[in-house]
Amino acid sequence: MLGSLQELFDLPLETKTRNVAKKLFHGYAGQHPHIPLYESMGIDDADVQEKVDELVSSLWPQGHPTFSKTIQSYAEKLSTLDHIVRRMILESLGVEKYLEEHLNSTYYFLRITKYKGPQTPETEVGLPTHTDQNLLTILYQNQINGLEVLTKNGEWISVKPSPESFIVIAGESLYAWSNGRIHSAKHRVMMSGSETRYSAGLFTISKSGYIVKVPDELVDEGHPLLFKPFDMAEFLEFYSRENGWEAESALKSYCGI
Ligand SMILES: O=C(O)CCC(=O)C(=O)O
Ligand SMILES: [Fe+2]
Repeated sequence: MLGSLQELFDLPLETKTRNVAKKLFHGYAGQHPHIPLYESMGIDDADVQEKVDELVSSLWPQGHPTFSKTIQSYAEKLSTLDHIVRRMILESLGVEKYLEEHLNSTYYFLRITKYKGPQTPETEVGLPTHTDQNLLTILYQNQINGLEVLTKNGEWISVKPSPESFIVIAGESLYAWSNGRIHSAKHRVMMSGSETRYSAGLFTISKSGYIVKVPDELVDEGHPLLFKPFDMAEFLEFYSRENGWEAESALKSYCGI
């Protein structure tokens, strides 16, 4: 997987920019003056072979079956992990009766990112502070660290994962669905030195048309309803259109009570 990521970013810029997507932030992103170290590519439905093949044939017109298969099987394997994590979350909240609906209402978006080293001993921003807007994100990376997560106590901690581990981050939509019980942590990427960091994030997103609604069991006197039901696809459009990353909570502005 890590070899495939490097191979993808080693393509010429004009080839990579063929990765255009209908949704903002889902295609090629890079060469941005504010985040010069950052470059990313995205694949919607990365666990579906035909969807991956479609993108791959636009990048390599002669095809690249090993690359295609690596990406698809990575996403498919991690979707199993996503299911396990969501089962654990729903069971811990006592709402496992919603598990099937939860699992069946989502799709997977894979974003792969390359961060150049700034070539300086001081750290520089690779990706600015943000929360993820979707339900759940599972991250994997090469041996170069850089991810930092803000704890509830306001302390930034550096994440140093082993090659065998994955990082699971809850998004704002899961915070909303759990009526505030699952914290959506702020995070960022800080880079130093000269080595290149590669990461792959599998984003679990609700399908367009599906209405995300807090289970009745999670609303009571001690936990008043925080968000109105919402369509995540429409919210994500709002987030892109209204520069949602500048708001303290775009989801609150969109459908907070
Ligand atoms: O590269 C990473 O480790 C984090 C990426 C990330 O936070 C994102 O794409 O939302
Ligand atoms: Fe993120």
